[in-house]
Amino acid sequence: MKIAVLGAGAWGTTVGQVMADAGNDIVMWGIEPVIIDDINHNHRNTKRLPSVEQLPASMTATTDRKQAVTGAEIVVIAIAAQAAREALAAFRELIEPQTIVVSLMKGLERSTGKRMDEVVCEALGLDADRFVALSGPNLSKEVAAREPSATVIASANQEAAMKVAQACVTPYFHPFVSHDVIGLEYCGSLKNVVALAVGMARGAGFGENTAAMLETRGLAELTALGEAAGADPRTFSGLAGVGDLIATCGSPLSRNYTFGANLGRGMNVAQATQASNGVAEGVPTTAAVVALGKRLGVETPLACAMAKVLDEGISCEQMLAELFATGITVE
Ligand SMILES: NC(=O)C1=CN([C@@H]2O[C@H](COP(=O)(O)OP(=O)(O)OC[C@H]3O[C@@H](n4cnc5c(N)ncnc54)[C@H](OP(=O)(O)O)[C@@H]3O)[C@@H](O)[C@H]2O)C=CC1
Ligand SMILES: O=C(CO)COP(=O)(O)O
Repeated sequence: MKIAVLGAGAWGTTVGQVMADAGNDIVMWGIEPVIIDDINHNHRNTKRLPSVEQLPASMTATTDRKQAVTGAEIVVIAIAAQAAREALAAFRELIEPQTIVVSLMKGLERSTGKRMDEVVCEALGLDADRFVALSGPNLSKEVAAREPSATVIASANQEAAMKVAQACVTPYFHPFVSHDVIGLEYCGSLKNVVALAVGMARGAGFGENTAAMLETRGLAELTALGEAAGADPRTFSGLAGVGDLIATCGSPLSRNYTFGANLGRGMNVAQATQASNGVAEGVPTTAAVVALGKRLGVETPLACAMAKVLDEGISCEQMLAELFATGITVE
């Protein structure tokens, strides 16, 4: 079947390759003609996914929105989260009524605090039963190298989730399906904030104990927030929760981890942004998590500490001290 991927970044291109390997015809859409030409003429995305030397022949690309989505049974969205609402508005009248829309994005909209399922459905005028979220421990470079990986595909509509799962199952990429869209969205977005903190601790020279402390306290924080927002707590101990936390907080392939590591090594936010090879979604999402915690009455010490790093430039030691500012509590 024809599948359109909106956003020819590292992850959109990688998922395009997965779905091409699963037997589909992929049309990538992007705004940068240089990237589109590279995919069409060289079967490469040298700018965003340089590690892949040859993309499948069944992947083509266009800057033409209508051409991209016309006749597509599935439209996949892999645009930087803060740009999604505006970018999708131009597709509202173009996506056909039976098309299933899949979000790969892991972030909260900073200006509204909304999840990507909310942003996508609002921007496209989509009913929830046509929306599917895909999230898991999926560092793009490893998936692009066809290393074994698994992911979670969630929708209120299990038929839609199964259709997307079938469209991306390959010998190296294994999808699981779930009902819990809210849980999946919070897992993917909130683990990026934790990865910033773990990266920062690593960059400052701290070892396994500090990383484990941040990961487990981060998991407790994102589970409490997700539960308060209506997610299934089991999602947080699965692939999209603990699984993605392990992958993202443990790898320099993660842009969020690397952004944090650069802060820990002494860069300021502007320098770390300049050095980042792609979007570090945790940066704008941190403020949204702090606001969400206040709204839901859930304490978010880790997100609050990271917000002080990003807004006030506090050091790693100060960030760690902030976590324990309330004194000794029950775990
Ligand atoms: N990389 C990974 O390992 C994974 C990433 N994700 C998530 O997927 C999403 C995309 O990430 P990824 O592809 O890696 O990021 P990249 O930084 O590589 O790409 C971001 C994409 O967003 C596009 N974009 C940005 N602003 C606009 C705009 N105003 N209009 C249209 N397109 C725009 C960029 O276009 P351009 O290239 O022209 O600038 C680019 O295609 C993120 O939410 C990320 O958290 C999820 C799992 C794994
Ligand atoms: O979500 C990811 C891995 O699952 C990728 O993380 P980064 O966006 O930090 O690179």
